[in-house]
Amino acid sequence: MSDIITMVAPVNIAVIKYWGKRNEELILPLNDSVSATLDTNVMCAKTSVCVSPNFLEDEIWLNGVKESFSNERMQNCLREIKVRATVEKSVDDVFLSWKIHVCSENNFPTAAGLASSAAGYACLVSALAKVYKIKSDVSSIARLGSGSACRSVYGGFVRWHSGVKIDGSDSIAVQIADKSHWPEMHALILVVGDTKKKISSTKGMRISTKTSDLFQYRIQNCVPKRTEDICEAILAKDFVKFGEITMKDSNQFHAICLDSYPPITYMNDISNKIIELIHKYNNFHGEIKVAYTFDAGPNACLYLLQNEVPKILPLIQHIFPSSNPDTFVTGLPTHCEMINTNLLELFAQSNQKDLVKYVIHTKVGDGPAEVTDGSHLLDESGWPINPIIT
Ligand SMILES: Nc1ncnc2c1ncn2[C@@H]1O[C@H](COP(=O)(O)OP(=O)(O)OP(=O)(O)O)[C@@H](O)[C@H]1O
Ligand SMILES: C[C@@](O)(CCOP(=O)(O)OP(=O)(O)O)CC(=O)O
Repeated sequence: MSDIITMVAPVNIAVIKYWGKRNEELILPLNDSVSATLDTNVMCAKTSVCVSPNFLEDEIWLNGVKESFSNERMQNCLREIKVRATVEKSVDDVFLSWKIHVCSENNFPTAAGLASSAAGYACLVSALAKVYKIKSDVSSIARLGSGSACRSVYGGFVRWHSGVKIDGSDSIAVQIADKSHWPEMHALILVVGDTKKKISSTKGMRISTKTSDLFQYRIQNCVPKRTEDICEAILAKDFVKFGEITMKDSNQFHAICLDSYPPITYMNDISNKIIELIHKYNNFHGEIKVAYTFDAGPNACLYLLQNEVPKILPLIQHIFPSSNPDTFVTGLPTHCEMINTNLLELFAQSNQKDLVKYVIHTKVGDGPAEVTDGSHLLDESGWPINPIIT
């Protein structure tokens, strides 16, 4: 049996959204996208992998429950890892013929618009790469699991180049800057709903690509310049420019969802209230202090600099009161400052509690890393330590 390899991998939240594919099977996007990778100490997927001549079939347990390995995307990742191992001659043929056991857990809700697929596939592929001793870039293999997963293979700020080649070999993620470049960049994830979304990203982007007139306009006229501009803003640590592009791109992505036929709505009334809050907050300060972005769900990701966190958090808590104020904010430690009374006057408190269920406070972090404290999810024989029998 091989050694058990355990890795953790981060989620990433895009500031230039990936939406639309030029090739569905290879998961090749129609536009470049840009994201920040978030700290694995707060949110992560953790995956243990091992291979053994004793295993009868490839098996995977996700959050304790046995899932099918016949899932096409999982199969594609494993196949490409083995192709790469063959090309790199990193392991011998006998090793390649052994079956694999994978056990993975997310420490946050799965399939709820919190980028679990990105962290999950980045983790799976990074762990497989370690087991099969692959040295080259594996972002293009993570991409085969879920497009956005290729960006979670790197830490800091990452650009996924759509590429132009038919075989997708140039559709890879590249780091723009590592986490130490802009350590003040924090994120607050406002969890509005943590149940499974009605229309998956895969399906949603298929509908938009086919039916939205705005979609082509976005790809041709907006994304190329925005991508260059936001990369410059990141390198120059220009938060105002970063924030403006982030918010405009999120708004355009959701406009395209609405322009799709039938229309797709991922955001809800609470999401719109959050947008209103951020614009009022920024107007009050006379410049962009906080930027929102929404993926394929109602949850907001707010990007902001660290010193802004204690200022905006009490306002969020005031507008969206919680029935569990002590556990409302999770993740990185934080404190709250007094809210400026002139600012407070601009906002009405919601009379319904728990519209925002909880907030995850996190920051930009590193890419996947090996877990070396022995806390594997598979036992010495390669079976899950805590399986859930259904
Ligand atoms: N830790 C993991 N290991 C392997 N696969 C995972 C893992 N976590 C999630 N996945 C896969 O990703 C799927 C969820 O992807 P989905 O796109 O529906 O949700 P999401 O990633 O949370 O949302 P979004 O992509 O909109 O942010 C799961 O059903 C599973 O197949
Ligand atoms: C809105 C998004 O989060 C869409 C993510 O789409 P996925 O990567 O989940 O889609 P597939 O490639 O079909 O698996 C924007 C983004 O992360 O860039």
